[in-house]
Amino acid sequence: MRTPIIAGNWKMFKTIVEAKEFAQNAKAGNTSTGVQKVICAPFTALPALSAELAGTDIALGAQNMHFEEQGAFTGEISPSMLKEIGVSYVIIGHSERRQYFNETDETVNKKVVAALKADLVPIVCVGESLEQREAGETSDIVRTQTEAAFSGLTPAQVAGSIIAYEPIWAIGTGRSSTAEDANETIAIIRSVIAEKFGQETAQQVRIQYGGSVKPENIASYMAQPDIDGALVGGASLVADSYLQLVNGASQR
Ligand SMILES: O=C(CO)COP(=O)(O)O
Repeated sequence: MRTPIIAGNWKMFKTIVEAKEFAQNAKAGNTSTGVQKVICAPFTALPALSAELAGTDIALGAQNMHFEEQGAFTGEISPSMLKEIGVSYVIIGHSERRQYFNETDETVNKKVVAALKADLVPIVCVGESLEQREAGETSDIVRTQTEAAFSGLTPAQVAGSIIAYEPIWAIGTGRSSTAEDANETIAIIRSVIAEKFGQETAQQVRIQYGGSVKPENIASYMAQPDIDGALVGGASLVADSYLQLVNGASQR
């Protein structure tokens, strides 16, 4: 049985003061068990969150990193720099990075390799645009992105990774995918993993849905057989809302 995972992606929200306030509220209300909890915060808030959340079961994630260990890469952060401040997960290939920051399937693959090497769990994002969906290209797009992201990895490395299926048209729009449609595409992603890395790996790897997930709709996603959790933007910014999402996932 795959443990559900609810990851918050704060994007470019929250100062250190705001992050600390979230952590204090989250600690006070955090009672659910059986769900992996992750908050992916801006780099600047990570050390303070690491201190606030020490000793809790809420883990920390970053939203990006460079694939090199060090070097002349102005403005970048390396995997070991994240490890040093208590980060254990890293989002890789979010559609906003693919769209605005030139992230490609090739750099995604390099980053996944580097994350695993540094003992960080990659949360690899895949998903189609509205145009691609309407052209009937969804399964081709997620297949290409999934194959590229995990190219050259071992089945064990893939099994230990997380995939987030985030249809771009559902991100921040309030227009969520139906649970059935999300499950269908996630099942396709799982079948791509099975083809490339074997059935056992495909049954182990956790695949989240992301895109306008809210406390009101989390249960419908979690009721689907192939959906193992959610990567949540807006609804993860308030501690109470994040904890409601976790509660929704724990009732699976
Ligand atoms: O991009 C997302 C998470 O990575 C989804 O964002 P929203 O939950 O705000 O739609």
